[in-house]
Amino acid sequence: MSGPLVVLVGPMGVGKSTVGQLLAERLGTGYRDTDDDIVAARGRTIAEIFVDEGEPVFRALEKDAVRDALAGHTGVLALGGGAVLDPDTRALLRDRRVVYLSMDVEEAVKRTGLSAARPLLAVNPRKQWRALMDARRHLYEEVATVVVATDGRTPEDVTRAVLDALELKEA
Ligand SMILES: Nc1ncnc2c1ncn2[C@@H]1O[C@H](COP(=O)(O)OP(=O)(O)OP(=O)(O)O)[C@@H](O)[C@H]1O
Ligand SMILES: O=C(O)C1=C[C@@H](O)[C@@H](O)[C@H](O)C1
Ligand SMILES: [Mg+2]
Repeated sequence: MSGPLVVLVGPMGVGKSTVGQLLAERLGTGYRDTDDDIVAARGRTIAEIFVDEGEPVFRALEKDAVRDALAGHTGVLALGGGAVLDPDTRALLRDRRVVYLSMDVEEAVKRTGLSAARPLLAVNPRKQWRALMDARRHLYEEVATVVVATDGRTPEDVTRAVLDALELKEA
């Protein structure tokens, strides 16, 4: 199947963008991120879209962005943390090489803090994160070819673990 060499999924702040870019370098390929595609197409930040237009509008934009990127990108693709909520998106991920980057709640708080740039974690991040993961963990697992735990690992270590888990060779 054509499309991305590797697709990264997982919660906010797990390192999809950081690891995705490192992975793309190691594989000698391009990196793309559906959050960036949405921001570029709209000329607004994710937080602005959530606040001014609402989450349903963001999810519709995200669904289209993911479909386009899965069809048009051949390198490493990172999806937004909530992209797997959509059943059509999950169907499009079937038979692709999908990596679920995971972490526990303490690691999540360390990485995301109270950042207002992540609107879903802006208030009481620990509780919000637990609730998001209770709703989504099984969806990440459903689409994943492999799960790579990132707790206590550097981005370089995680990148190496992804290459090993997928048995991919560096370029
Ligand atoms: N393995 C790691 N160890 C420690 N810090 C990390 C690791 N990976 C990423 N980080 C840091 O955690 C923060 C979040 O990383 P990043 O933006 O790559 O996550 P993300 O999964 O793309 O998040 P989002 O879903 O919000 O786009 C950044 O400050 C990054 O430097
Ligand atoms: O987990 C989520 O629902 C989100 C994750 C981010 O990547 C962004 O797509 C946005 O902040 C929503
Ligand atoms: Mg990101």
